Amino acid sequence: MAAEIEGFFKNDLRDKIASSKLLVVGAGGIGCEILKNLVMSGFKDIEIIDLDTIDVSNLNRQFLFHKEHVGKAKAVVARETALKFNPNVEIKAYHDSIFSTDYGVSFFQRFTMVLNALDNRAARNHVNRMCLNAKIPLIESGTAGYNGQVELIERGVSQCYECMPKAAQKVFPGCTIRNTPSEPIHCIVWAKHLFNQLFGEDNADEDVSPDTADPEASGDAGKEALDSESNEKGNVERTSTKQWAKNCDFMPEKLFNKFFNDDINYLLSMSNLWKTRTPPKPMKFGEHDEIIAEMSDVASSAGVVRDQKVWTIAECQQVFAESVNNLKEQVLKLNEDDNLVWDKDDKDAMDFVTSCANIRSTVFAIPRKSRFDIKSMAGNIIPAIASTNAITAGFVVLHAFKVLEKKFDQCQSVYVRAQPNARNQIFVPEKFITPPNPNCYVCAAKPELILKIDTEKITVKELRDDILIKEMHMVNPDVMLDGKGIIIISSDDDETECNEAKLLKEMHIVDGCILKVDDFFQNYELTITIIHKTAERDDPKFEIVADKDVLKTAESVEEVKKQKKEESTSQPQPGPSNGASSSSNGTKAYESDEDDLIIVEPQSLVAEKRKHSAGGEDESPGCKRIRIEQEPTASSSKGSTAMCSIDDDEDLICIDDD
Ligand SMILES: Nc1ncnc2c1ncn2[C@@H]1O[C@H](COP(=O)(O)OP(=O)(O)OP(=O)(O)O)[C@@H](O)[C@H]1O
Ligand SMILES: [Zn+2]
Repeated sequence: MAAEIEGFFKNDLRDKIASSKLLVVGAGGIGCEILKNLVMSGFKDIEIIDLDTIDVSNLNRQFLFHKEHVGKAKAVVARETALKFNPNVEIKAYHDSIFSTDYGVSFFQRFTMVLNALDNRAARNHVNRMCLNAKIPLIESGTAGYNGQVELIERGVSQCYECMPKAAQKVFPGCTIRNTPSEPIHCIVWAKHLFNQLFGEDNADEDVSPDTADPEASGDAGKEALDSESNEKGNVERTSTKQWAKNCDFMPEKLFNKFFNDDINYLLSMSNLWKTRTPPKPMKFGEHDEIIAEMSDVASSAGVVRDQKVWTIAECQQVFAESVNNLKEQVLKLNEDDNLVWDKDDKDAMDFVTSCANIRSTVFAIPRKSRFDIKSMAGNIIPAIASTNAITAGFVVLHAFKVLEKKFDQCQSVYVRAQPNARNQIFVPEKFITPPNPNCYVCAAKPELILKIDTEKITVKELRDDILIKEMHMVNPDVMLDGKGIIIISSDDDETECNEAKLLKEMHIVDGCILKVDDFFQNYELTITIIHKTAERDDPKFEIVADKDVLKTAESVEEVKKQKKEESTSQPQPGPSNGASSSSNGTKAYESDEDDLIIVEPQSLVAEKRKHSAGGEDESPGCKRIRIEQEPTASSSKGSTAMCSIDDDEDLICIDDD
């Protein structure tokens, strides 16, 4: 072991390594490499946690796992294999989620430091908050293809994981997905939702049927179509798609005709929608001009050609029928209450989504895509590269040494790049540690933010589930209306269950109100000022503004725009400025909890670039995004490259981790 080689480490560091206690969160691509590095460096007391089991697709890069380990707990196997490198280490493995209430602040306080090797924003936010509370250093890391990043998070010394708003994940309004798709991704999201409606867990937010509440269709929704014969067959039981499908024994033809003919006819009857759009063309099962015989191999064969060619409509129909039959078989094997879980690596699930997305695309005159492209868009995929993980894990452990020596000034973030930069660097360090953002709604002394929200449309349940939990990554929040002492949401479910269905307005949460939010588990208190804003169709129903100054800027910009509009009435009003905020109003294109580490370019380089760019845009400190491809391929960046809003600021890069 390195620590045992005389002179390898200074004695002081060697002792600190031997006496420290580390927690590694995540035993995937980076986590396995970190664990191996730690045991080889001389660390003696390590705990590792991972909620997952080993999948065959992990084996090409997670070298602590072998074929015989498939199906076993990652943390447990990682421990066993790491002990073979160095048996003189205490390693404790937990096969569990870090969100479990077993791992509260006192659990974290037992460690000298925590090393994150996660793959999703929710868990990263959570560990960030726990380490801030426990007052222990956290080393955060992530990779995306050839890019990687390592940063230190130390209360009062550096930015925390939430100091800078992450690029908003691209959100698609429910109306677009259900009524008026215009891009392949809209149809892919719809097809994933359809999978869940038919075979997975029922989720009211993922309804695939025409949205009659669409304000743009106002009033004319489908009366005519509802009366028609086809709708009597197709559109009944709109709320229980799964039951309806079970009743017709998942017959592919019936399912097909409901979703691609009857529902489309229903949509056509919402005539307001088609005044400025190309109306969709309903399609019935078996209706196509193509010769089935020529493509029989597509349904049955596997391999590159099948994945990379764009299937004809006849092929899509054939694959649809086959995948429905196979998924039905899978569902029938489950207990009554169990469901299938959509998985990009499940052949039938992926075939189903590819065929459905392409059929819907054709109905709406949108170009079809290959299975390969759809998989990368639906599965949010970027190839994970073993060497990037290894290099990044190496930097994590080098940072850990510096933290042990309390050399925080040497713990600048490090970026692993795909290409050498202008200074011929592949590993690019920041010049300085970026200090905490005094307005951060997590690590500031008194965290607060502004929530612009449609108080007449959002319910208390949506406030809790979609905003506080999903968007702001709390675990079990209590909410009180300040000044009035009214408890709106209690973490003790029963107490406030009766409030859940009420609109915020009905609970007296209106413009100017202040909410006191407290997440006991995360030991996190937040003050939220409510600003009411009426959300029109496709508008976000809420917007989180973490920095009041940004809000002021955004509002003054809008004010100026408004005045300009009044001055010249011919100009259409642009949408609201996004500023340092994130927003959501419906269906996320990609799973919100996955793959969204933002990797920023070193500030120094950005400053340099800005100097060189003639007449640059307004400067906003912190997070920078690059212009990104709208539809990532597997070889470009993972999903959230497509999630990032695309703007003209060339200094911004935003990529995911693996
Ligand atoms: N809440 C959590 N608690 C504990 N471990 C988590 C949590 N969320 C994610 N993880 C783990 O973090 C690890 C991240 O590793 P990695 O990015 O290599 O993902 P993977 O699932 O192994 O690979 P891929 O996503 O590329 O198939 C995973 O093993 C995952 O199970
Ligand atoms: Zn912060």
